[in-house]
Amino acid sequence: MKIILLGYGKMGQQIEKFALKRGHEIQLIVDKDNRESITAASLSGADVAIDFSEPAAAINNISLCFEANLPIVVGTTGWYEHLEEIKAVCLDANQSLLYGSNFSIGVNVFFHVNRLLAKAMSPYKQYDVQVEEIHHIHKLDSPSGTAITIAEGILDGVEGKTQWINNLVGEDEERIPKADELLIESHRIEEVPGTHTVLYSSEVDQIEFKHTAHSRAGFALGAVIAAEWLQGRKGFYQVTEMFAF
Ligand SMILES: NC(=O)C1=CN([C@@H]2O[C@H](COP(=O)(O)OP(=O)(O)OC[C@H]3O[C@@H](n4cnc5c(N)ncnc54)[C@H](OP(=O)(O)O)[C@@H]3O)[C@@H](O)[C@H]2O)C=CC1
Ligand SMILES: O=C(O)C1=N[C@H](C(=O)O)C[C@H](O)C1
Repeated sequence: MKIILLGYGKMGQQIEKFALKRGHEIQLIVDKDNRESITAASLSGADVAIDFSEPAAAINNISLCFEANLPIVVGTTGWYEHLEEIKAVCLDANQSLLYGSNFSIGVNVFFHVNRLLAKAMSPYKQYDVQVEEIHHIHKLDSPSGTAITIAEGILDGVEGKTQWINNLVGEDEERIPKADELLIESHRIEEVPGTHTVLYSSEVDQIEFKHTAHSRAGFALGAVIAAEWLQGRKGFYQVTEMFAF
């Protein structure tokens, strides 16, 4: 594949490595400094764009790819309030987009088991449930996209929880969740690549379900595999659709 890399930070650089290892070619690298280099001519002949940029940049990058009829994989998080709008444009214009809050295999298995666990725990009202996420101090969005996906799985499975709220520890004034609210506690610590924990706590015990990323390699490889998977497909996809659970 000929790949357009949108964003060349921590993730973009890792994706380039895995893409080259898997025999692909990088046609163009776009960063904040050369945003204007995305033109019909520079995108022409490419097979796919992979966006790991910034929440504020992702929407415009997606629109530019749609205009160029270029399939796009979006790993950037923090733009999901525009999801339905983008989905409608994608489907109306017969374009191809795959997005995911987390491309690692381990986290996608975690998403699946999280949904099963939520259903299993739902009848046991003596347990309260909470999500914790820890990321590096450079992260722009909170809670993490992964924590939102986990929270959505819990809200679908645990009767009585209707919405999530976030506390960014050390920055937000601490909010005490109401009975129907699911608390996501976000921590920003040093260079942590990404740790997510679901806790079910009762007076007598606690269940902890945890995923720890040791590096960004799993996310980056997953993004390249997602770009391969999107070839020849039209429509609006989530990364979870790549997995046969
Ligand atoms: N889905 C997943 O599996 C994962 C998702 N992510 C998400 O990916 C995103 C990027 O993460 P990360 O690489 O760590 O962040 P970085 O800050 O390291 O990199 C972001 C890059 O995007 C560049 N950029 C900013 N604006 C634009 C633009 N308009 N067009 C193109 N590039 C632009 C920045 O340029 P400059 O340096 O000049 O500011 C920077 O190089 C985040 O939203 C993060 O949450 C991260 C890991 C895994
Ligand atoms: O910004 C990051 O670093 C990460 N972002 C994604 C998220 O918001 O969930 C995925 C991963 O946890 C790393």
